[in-house]
Amino acid sequence: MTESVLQQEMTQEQGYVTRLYEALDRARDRAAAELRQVHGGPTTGTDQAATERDSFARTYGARTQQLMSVERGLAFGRLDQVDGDRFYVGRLGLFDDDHDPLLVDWRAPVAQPFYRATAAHPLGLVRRRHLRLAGRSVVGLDDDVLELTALDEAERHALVGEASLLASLAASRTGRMSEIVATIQAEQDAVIRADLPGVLVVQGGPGTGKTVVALHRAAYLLYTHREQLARRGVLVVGPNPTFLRYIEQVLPSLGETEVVLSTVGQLLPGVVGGAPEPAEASRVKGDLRMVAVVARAVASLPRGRARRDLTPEHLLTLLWSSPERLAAAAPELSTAEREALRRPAGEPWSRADVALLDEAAELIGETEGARRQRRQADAARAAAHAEHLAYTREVVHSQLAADQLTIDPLDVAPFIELMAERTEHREAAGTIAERAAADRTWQFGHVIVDEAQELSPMEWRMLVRRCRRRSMTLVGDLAQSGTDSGVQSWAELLEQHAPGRWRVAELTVSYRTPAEIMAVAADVLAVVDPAAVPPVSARWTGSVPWGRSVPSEQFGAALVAAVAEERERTGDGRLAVVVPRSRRAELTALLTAALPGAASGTDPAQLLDASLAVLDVEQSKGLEFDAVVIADPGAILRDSARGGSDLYVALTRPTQRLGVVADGPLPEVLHGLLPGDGTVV
Ligand SMILES: Nc1ncnc2c1ncn2[C@@H]1O[C@H](COP(=O)(O)OP(=O)(O)OP(=O)(O)O)[C@@H](O)[C@H]1O
Repeated sequence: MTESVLQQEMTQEQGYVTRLYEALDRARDRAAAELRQVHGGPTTGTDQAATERDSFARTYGARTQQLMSVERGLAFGRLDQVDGDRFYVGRLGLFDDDHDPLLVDWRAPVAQPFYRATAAHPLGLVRRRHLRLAGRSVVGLDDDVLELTALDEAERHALVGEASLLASLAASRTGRMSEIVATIQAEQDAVIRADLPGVLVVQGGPGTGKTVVALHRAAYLLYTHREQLARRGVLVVGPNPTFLRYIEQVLPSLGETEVVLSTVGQLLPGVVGGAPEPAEASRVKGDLRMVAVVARAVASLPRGRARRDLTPEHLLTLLWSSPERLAAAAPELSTAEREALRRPAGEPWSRADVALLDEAAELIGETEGARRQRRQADAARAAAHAEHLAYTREVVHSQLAADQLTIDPLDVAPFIELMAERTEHREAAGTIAERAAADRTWQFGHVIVDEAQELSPMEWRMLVRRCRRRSMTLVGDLAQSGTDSGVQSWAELLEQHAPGRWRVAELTVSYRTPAEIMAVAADVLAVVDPAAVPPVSARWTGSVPWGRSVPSEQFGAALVAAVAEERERTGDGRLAVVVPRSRRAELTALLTAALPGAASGTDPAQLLDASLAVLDVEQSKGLEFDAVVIADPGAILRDSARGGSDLYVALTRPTQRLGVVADGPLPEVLHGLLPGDGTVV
């Protein structure tokens, strides 16, 4: 395109985009007026009227929230079809006053060619245009002309929308995941729009977009199968609370609120399972042999009323604190395994306990936590009812005194009861997400599991109980598994839980990890799993990953100096220091004392918002940073039987720069690192 043609096109697109924002403003005004009308409506009336009012208020409230969240980058594409029709694609659908479409929602079938069309398969398009907006102004255009036959084989398979994609990949990280609706790639689009029924496994290396694709799939499914899913909700399970915080804003910005985000440790209402415990204890608790152990422990409970008063928590406390009971219930475990489970009564629950509590709850009924929650809800309801009854009594008596009402004195009490019942404002049922999160037996319409390779066999039992239809999307990477009790093979897992009803899709391009860093990570992957193929990086940065070997006595000082240097280079970006679990306390104390403003600990917001964060590998799962320094890789390798996988995870967190400071010689597997400081060569 010549300069003047480009200018002309930009002016024309600006005219259209201005119309779109005007339509958006009108839609916002309408939704706000409707919400005001609902809130300003009558506050008394029948039960049904009150319930209807609540549900309208929720609907208009959600609509207003959705309309507010699409301000940035409202439209990002234009499709010119062979038949002459033209559509604009954006974050939501908009119509003009004659109900003709002005903007097509990215999830609508007609928008699909925006993500899938290639020169080899133009899907009815002559041209795909990418629009770049800053605020409400058009600042750039990229055209893919799809009718050209002159492209060679390699070009035909090139990434779509490359210019927009690369611009978004090079951007500095904010500490929160962002949506990718404008730059979804063809292999990702196939996953996002895959059919609803059955189990879809999405296997892909680090940075291939598994998480972001899974979240877009949730939004797509709720849009496409709204009837079916809005009533039951979608459950998204992530590896840890920091991760949930990292992704939580993606869904509201996609306009979806019927989604429950949870870690595995939070899946059982009323129980918080997050206390640390030795890896061996988690391994044994996650083993399928525990099904029989829990069943035996339940069978040994006394019959009758006493049995009903024992809760799953009580059962597990007894098992862990009494070697005799455990020996009787778990003859299949070795003495050493039983020893690993021993724990004094009253300790907080670990993540692995939660699946066992759920197993027990399945056999003997709800947990103490759930009972407590129900008792509190019952008490609150009873108090509200008593207050309402007293108020009704006052109203009826004052009307009787003023002769506004005539009733036989014997009928007054029943009349008050009746009036109270009729006028009581029924507690709004709560959103689907709130109701689902509070109910152990809730059946979700669809379940999405991120880092799915980390779940133990007992945890899979707990999860599939929440989705008997087996409509699930599991995203994961077996090579990143940090535990031996996780998934060893997707086929083995799914033949057990969804025989004949599962399929695998692969993501092959890494959008996070630059090629220079992926080359180093690939050496580690070759040791972890010689058969695995590393993902292909979407870009180079020109920055070389560096490694320093430091004698033990100078390690602390050298680490602090290296992190301080990297902090300088990272500027306004975000830097993480990944430390071995076994040295977490020591190195965190060292770094936070030497480097003011360094965040550490378990508070997700603090870790994500800081420009410098110190975390262990487990905490860094699923996250990404502009730059990463890995401290003592040798200890990461030695810390667990899956040390190689842990190192692979740590190496693939940065989007720009990587440095490694070894305590002693650099591990052999990191021979691809260069000395120096990563300056562009
Ligand atoms: N099509 C895309 N357009 C723009 N950015 C993308 C695209 N796909 C992925 N990304 C970005 O790449 C990064 C990695 O994505 P994501 O975290 O989903 O990968 P992952 O496969 O879950 O990685 P890991 O296995 O390491 O957790 C994110 O910043 C994401 O926004």
